[in-house]
Amino acid sequence: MPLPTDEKRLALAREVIQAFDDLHGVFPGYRPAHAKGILAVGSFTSTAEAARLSVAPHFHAETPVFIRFSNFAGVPMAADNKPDEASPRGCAVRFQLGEHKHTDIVAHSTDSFPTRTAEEFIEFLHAVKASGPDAPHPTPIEQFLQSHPKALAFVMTPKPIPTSFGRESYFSVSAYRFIDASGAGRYGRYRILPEAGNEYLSTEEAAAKGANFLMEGLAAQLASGAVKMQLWVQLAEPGDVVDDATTQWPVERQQVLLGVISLTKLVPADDVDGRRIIFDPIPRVAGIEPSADPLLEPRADVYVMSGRRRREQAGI
Ligand code: HEM
Repeated sequence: MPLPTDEKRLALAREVIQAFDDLHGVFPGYRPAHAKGILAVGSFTSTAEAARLSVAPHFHAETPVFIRFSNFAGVPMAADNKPDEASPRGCAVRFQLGEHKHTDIVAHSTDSFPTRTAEEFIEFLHAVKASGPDAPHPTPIEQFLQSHPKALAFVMTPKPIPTSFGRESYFSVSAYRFIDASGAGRYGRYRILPEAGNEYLSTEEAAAKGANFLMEGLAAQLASGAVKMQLWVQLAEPGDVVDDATTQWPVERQQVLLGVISLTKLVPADDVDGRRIIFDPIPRVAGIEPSADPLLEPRADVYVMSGRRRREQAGI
């Protein structure tokens, strides 16, 4: 994916990366967000319902996948059991459609986002940065949350630490339009759910864990068998807002199982492939289109710009 040439888009992407750099510090060769992660490989087997929903190639044939699970912070040593560094956890999936041909899903473990746009997200990051322990009340983040109820709801949503990356649920948050063989489209949001079910730790149990327990746990689980994640889509009804990651749809909306991701092994733990890979929140595949959600284009730009910087810094 090339970088855009539009100067405004480039400037926005630079501003986002700068805001993360200011918040977490710069760790050359690592992501400015979701810096600590673990990459695994496996395969995706789709259902008949997926094939009916979209002509996308991975909904019609078994497809190799990469998954990168990550902690939220742009800190490579972020502790897996420390909520402000670890949550929300990331889950980025690459469906390998052929040589140099792929489509991705980038999801995280909270079914919402604090802001509707990237510009507003930058304001959010600046407010967090300016609200250190010595900041007088109301701190900039307290003020931001007071005037942005959706951001407040996101911050207040419980984000318990799971017993394993494979016992957590992940959400694409943004919607996509799935195109079937007749050319008809239907909006939906991905959910990646653990086949073994969700399982979370109490605050005390999480505090007693080691700083790498999620990363080490996945390695141990894969050594003794596959870890399975189900890929679902929650489908919108006419009238549902499809371009706003801060607005959820009613819980009773139909959910369709698209298939099962079966993870079989870790990519060697030297982390080079995990750091090299650049995920794309825009599908760029026949049969799945991005919605008009204003987060999608800036995120795609940011991930490419940041990914190139990371590769250059690390010489990978
Ligand atoms: C304006 C909104 C957002 C901004 C500015 C943003 C920013 C970033 C940045 C700078 C990175 C590091 C990129 C890299 O170097 O690879 C990143 C990674 C990531 N983001 Fe976002 N993000 C946004 C929204 C979201 C949303 C809505 C989700 C989930 C639904 C999400 C999930 C992730 C994940 C999982 C990664 C790690 C991907 C990987 O493993 O390579 N982000 N984000």
